[in-house]
Amino acid sequence: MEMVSPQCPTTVTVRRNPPRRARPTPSTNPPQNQLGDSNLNEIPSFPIHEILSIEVPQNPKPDQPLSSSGAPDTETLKVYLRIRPLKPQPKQATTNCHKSVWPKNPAAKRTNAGKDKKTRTKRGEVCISVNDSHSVRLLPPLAFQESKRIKSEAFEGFSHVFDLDASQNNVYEKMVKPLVDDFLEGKSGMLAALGPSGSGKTHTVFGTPREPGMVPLALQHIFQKSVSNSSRSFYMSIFEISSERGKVERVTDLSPDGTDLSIQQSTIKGLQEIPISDATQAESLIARAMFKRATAMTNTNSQSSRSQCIINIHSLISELDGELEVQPKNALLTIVDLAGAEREKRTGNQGSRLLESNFINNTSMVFGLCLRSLLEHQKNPKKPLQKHFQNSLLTRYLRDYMEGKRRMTLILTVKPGEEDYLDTSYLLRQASPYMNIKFNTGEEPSNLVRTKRHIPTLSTVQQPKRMKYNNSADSYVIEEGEAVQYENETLQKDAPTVNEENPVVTLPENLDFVYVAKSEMADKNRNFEIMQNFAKALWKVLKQYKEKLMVAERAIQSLNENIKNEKTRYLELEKEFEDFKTCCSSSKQISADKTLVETDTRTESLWPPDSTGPSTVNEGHNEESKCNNITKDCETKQGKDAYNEMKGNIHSPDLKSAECNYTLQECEPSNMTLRHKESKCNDTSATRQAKGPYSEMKGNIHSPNLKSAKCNITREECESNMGFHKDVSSQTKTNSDSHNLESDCKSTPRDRDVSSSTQGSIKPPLPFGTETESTHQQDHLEASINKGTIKTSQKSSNLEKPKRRLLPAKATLLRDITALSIEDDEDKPKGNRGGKKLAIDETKRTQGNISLMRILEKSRHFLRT
Ligand SMILES: Nc1ncnc2c1ncn2[C@@H]1O[C@H](COP(=O)(O)OP(=O)(O)OP(=O)(O)O)[C@@H](O)[C@H]1O
Repeated sequence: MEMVSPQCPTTVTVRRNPPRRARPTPSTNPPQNQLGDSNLNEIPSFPIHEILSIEVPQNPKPDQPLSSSGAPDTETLKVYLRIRPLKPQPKQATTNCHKSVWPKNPAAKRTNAGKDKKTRTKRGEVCISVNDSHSVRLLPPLAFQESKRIKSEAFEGFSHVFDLDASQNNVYEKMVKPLVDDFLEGKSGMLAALGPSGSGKTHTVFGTPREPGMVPLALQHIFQKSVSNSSRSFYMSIFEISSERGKVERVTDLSPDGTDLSIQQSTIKGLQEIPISDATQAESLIARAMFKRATAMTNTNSQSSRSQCIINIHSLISELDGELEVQPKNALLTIVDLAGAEREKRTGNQGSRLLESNFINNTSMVFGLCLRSLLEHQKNPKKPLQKHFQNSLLTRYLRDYMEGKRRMTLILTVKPGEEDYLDTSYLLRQASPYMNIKFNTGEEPSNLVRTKRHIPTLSTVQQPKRMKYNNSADSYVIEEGEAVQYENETLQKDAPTVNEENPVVTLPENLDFVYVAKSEMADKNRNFEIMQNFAKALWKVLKQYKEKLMVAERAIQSLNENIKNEKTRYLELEKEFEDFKTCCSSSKQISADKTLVETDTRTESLWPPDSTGPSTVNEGHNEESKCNNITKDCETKQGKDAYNEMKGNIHSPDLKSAECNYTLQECEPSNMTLRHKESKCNDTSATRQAKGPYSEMKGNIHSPNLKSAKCNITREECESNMGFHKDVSSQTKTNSDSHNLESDCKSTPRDRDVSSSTQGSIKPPLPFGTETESTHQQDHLEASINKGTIKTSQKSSNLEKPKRRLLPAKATLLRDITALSIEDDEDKPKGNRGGKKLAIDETKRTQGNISLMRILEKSRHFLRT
């Protein structure tokens, strides 16, 4: 009977079944504890990006030196500033180029200059002042300040600022000496003098016999330090680049036997390198060269240079020690005296001088453009390095310097006069940013400086091809017989030739093949490094894969072992279950046989008409308690439902456990009694006690991890309880009295519940004591009313069926009766006058209940009498 709940006025929809989520399939998500190693992570994908992200040094150009660490050494360009001393302005410009502008007495000149400086400074006629050794301030003339609103500017960051009073030696010590020292150590460098015409470039570079310039001082320094070094030899070459009528550039060798030269790419053909053995010889050569150099008198300089003059001092190792040891490096020191930029207004040049002036200005501009482009390229590599060097012979020759591949030093010379403000300002604004240019200072390029190696040539048979890698970027050596031979041949071929009769060294005309060999080698080295990095990364990945594979194999092994164990357990459980099933079915068979023999028709009539199924089973001694229990249940609708459900379970064909459950249910009451008697169970609730073993067994049957021992115990318990049940039944039959059991029930409420349950199950001794049936029933009812066991019996019947069911009216009535104490009720004074508060249940009594209880009480007295 189902109870229809009244419809709620406001409909509330409750979703009972939440949306299900798909479970991960076992194959893709194995349990972690099953794995031997929990560190098994997902195997990463092939790290191709990691491999590709390995930085491989760019293919170095053959002439791009690298440091020992593999990265190119860089150094910022050093820019020095020298302020020429003031001198009295010439009264008038002269075209006499032979007129000496030098004062006869230099001391007097300096004195005059100092006086002049002071006086002109007072008058504000100087355009530059020295702030400190690294910065200057440019002071515009008053006319400029007023008309053009030009303010003073500060220029700083110079390597050193040489004041008006700085001597040649001071300049040399601070500026050139470091260069020369590096040169002697094998580092090449260049010093270039820039400045407007008449600012003292030539004076600084060459000087005078009394005030030797940087070149003579450098030569003196070189030979002072190189006397003991017999293996080193020095060569000097000097040439100029001028213009022929302002149109065609011309290269002239300024050596004594020098002629016109031609230039291809960056190489000058036919340039003589004169071996120099001492400073005097070198100075003599320079003097002769200066005599040949084109000069002219202009308004700004009586001996104005009309060409770009280049001096090369070449250091070569003349003797080889013969082994693999690399000899002290050759070096090249280049000093350039540029022709000063001229402004037409000031020089007043005309005709051929004007053409020369254009050429000079153009060369100066290209030189400046090259350096500016290099600076911008270094600041922003996206900006291409413009090939301005192609626009003049000078910059073509100095291409390596213009592209930042070699070290360079600049000396800016300026004039401090007020009238020189524009020239000075232009030069400082143009050239001061050059100090941010960076140059490589590593190994020298191979076109000018060659490192000779004496490596014995081996045939390819003796020396198979192999590559040897060392850490230093420069030490990639292709140990290949042919290659080494080629390199030796190349170096020998490339070596400068010295004619014994005429000690003039002629440089090889074309060094391109050296570039080619170096380029190929660099390509091979880069490829080798790429492959090496790739192999390293690949090896690392394979290693990781191997480790993970081993972990996975271990996990698979452990899983296989677990599967084996589970299979064994399953087989054992199945076997035990079969035994158990056989045992139960045999006991049923015995009971059924007994039932057939001892069937009593009168007993059958006691059963409700619809409970024909289990009636045959209930006849047996072993089934008495169950049958009685079912009989009890059948008296109520609830009991009928439980019985039907049990019946359904018994006849369920697909569940093996159903039979076992049924058997367990059969065993349950006796089992409970046994436990009660042995006082083994500690549960506070009889329901729990009665339900526990059943649920445990039921769960164990369905669990794959069921322990056979438990099942055995349960079976033994069942069997023993069946025996005990027989005893109890017989005891009940003989005594036909439930007081023994009631006494058991008195021990604890829990026990009372259990015993009442048992009592209910023992009630069916009716078939064995039919003559006292009504008496037994009445006594039992009486006992139940007195002890309140009817309620507990009801509970006990509910224990077997935990579902909530609607209790019949009779059961409700009995419960109410049980809850009441009739005797107390009668003894109790009516009302609340006795000062004793009524129980809550008492207040709920209805008049009908009270009447009914009184009737029942009367009937009880009647029965007793
Ligand atoms: N520091 C100095 N001390 C004394 N005299 C100097 C100094 N600098 C330059 N002079 C003198 O100034 C004059 C011009 O010098 P110099 O010829 O060296 O200029 P320049 O820059 O080479 O000119 P140009 O570019 O036209 O050749 C020379 O007579 C030189 O003696």
